Amino acid sequence: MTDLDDDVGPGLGPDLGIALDNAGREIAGVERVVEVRLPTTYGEFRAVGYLDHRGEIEQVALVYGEAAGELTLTRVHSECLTGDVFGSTHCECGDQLAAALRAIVAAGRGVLVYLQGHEGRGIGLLAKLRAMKLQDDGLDTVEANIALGLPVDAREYRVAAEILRDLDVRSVRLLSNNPRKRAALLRHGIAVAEQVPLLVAPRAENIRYLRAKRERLDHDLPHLDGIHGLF
Ligand SMILES: Nc1nc2c(ncn2[C@@H]2O[C@H](COP(=O)(O)OP(=O)(O)OP(=O)(O)O)[C@@H](O)[C@H]2O)c(=O)[nH]1
Repeated sequence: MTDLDDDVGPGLGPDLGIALDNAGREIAGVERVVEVRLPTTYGEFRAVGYLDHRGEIEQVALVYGEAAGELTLTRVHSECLTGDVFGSTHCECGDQLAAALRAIVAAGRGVLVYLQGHEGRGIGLLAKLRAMKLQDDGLDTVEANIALGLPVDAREYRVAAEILRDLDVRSVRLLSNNPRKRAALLRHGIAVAEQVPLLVAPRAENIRYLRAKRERLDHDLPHLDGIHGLF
């Protein structure tokens, strides 16, 4: 991985913070609030709901089979309303969410942590929509955030690490193409035994976006090789 901070501007990898109260004590992390059976079209998961006391944000993890233990197949998925819910093909988020849930069910055990607050790589929904508009005008996904005066990637992964620890996940096989996600989880004390590619078929509408992620953000997307002529 190259250091892209100079390349893409400030805000990449802000994932260093430990929240302290006024007395300088570390603020307590996540609290497990509820667990419920969650039948889905992929299989039957357990939804485990958390309250993140630092941000007062509600979070949820989907658990399939036994999460606790070593080498748990794990997806840490950033919220994407347009891709995950509306099925937008601007990005590949929706396809990756489905592929991750299928992979976890096929493996017989695993966890998907769905991170709210990560919308638009952490810049929020409306800013992401503005960034998408700039991409329609020709900027790439990195240039668009910068043009808006926003960080290229404002996500942090502390809460994901705390949820995985609460579930007694001791090491993960991480479903991701993003080397920074792996590094961030390692920084937060999660043993990433393996990074498992989560490659989904590119679409005409997201091939530019995927190329920008590979070229500007170092995502490991080898399946884009050799498809230049197709779109
Ligand atoms: N700022 C911005 N965010 C986007 C855009 N398209 C999708 N996103 C957001 O990008 C986030 C997903 O990040 P990605 O960089 O696609 O993938 P990743 O999670 O880092 O890496 P993987 O683990 O390989 O999926 C989600 O929060 C989406 O809402 C866009 O055009 N601009």
